[in-house]
Amino acid sequence: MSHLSSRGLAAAVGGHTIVSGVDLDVPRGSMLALVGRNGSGKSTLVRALVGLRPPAAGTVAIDGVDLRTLTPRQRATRVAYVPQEDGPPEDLLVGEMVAMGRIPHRPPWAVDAKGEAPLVMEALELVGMADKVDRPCQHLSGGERRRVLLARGIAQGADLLVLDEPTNHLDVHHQIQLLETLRALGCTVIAAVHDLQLAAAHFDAVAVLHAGAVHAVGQPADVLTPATVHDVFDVPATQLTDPATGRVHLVLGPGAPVPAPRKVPA
Ligand SMILES: Nc1ncnc2c1ncn2[C@@H]1O[C@H](COP(=O)(O)OP(=O)(O)OP(=O)(O)O)[C@@H](O)[C@H]1O
Repeated sequence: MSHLSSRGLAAAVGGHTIVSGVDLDVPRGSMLALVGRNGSGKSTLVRALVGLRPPAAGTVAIDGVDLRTLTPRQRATRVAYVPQEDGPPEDLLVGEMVAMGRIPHRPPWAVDAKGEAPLVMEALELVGMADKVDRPCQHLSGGERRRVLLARGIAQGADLLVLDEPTNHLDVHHQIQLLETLRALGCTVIAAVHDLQLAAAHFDAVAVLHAGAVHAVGQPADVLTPATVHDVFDVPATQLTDPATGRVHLVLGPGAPVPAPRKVPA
């Protein structure tokens, strides 16, 4: 059975259907990238997949259980959603922000619970932010804030993480480190990403959103073909496979040969 599956899922905003007919099967422990052009509906779909937006049609199930049958607290122990941005209360410290991930596990009305501190520190260590546990969130850079949001998602303890553009604002070192951390966690991961090269090299499967539907879904090598990249993104692409790792790499852009330097007349 898939960890997360959707059937005929449609998500609408303000009465407008943004994506429809979405059938996904995400195996436990695998990583799925959602890619597509700006406005293709990645964030809208992500919110529908975690139950923040009721489906306009169709269903989403986690371990075969329809999301609509779960209470918000039950949902939050099964799936952690990491948004693109989250305006935290101005005076929240990093550690307090991450501890918010533990709210679904606290007794009702509890402000905090015993035993949370080690989990918070563990999550911060995983994203390389443990040394900033006592820093106010408003003093963080954009990339540091992203990593703290991820730590909050990890601290939530769900084995399904759904992330909206987790690599935004991160330098290349932290982009790769974050994706390797997600892989090492062993969780099921669904992430909206813009970077096709990261999607190709680090994910088990890719779903391409285009024109209000899933245009293609499957293994990166089968989906991120030059034809699909051209049709959807209007960009030339070449697909290469690293013989050592088997990972797919994309070379994007015209790939025109570098012109020879002009000879300057003497
Ligand atoms: N609250 C809203 N009211 C009306 N339209 C909305 C609303 N939120 C999103 N949309 C529209 O829905 C479409 C999909 O937006 P969404 O944010 O899901 O796309 P996306 O693929 O995540 O985009 P991006 O890559 O730019 O982040 C866009 O055309 C957007 O303008």
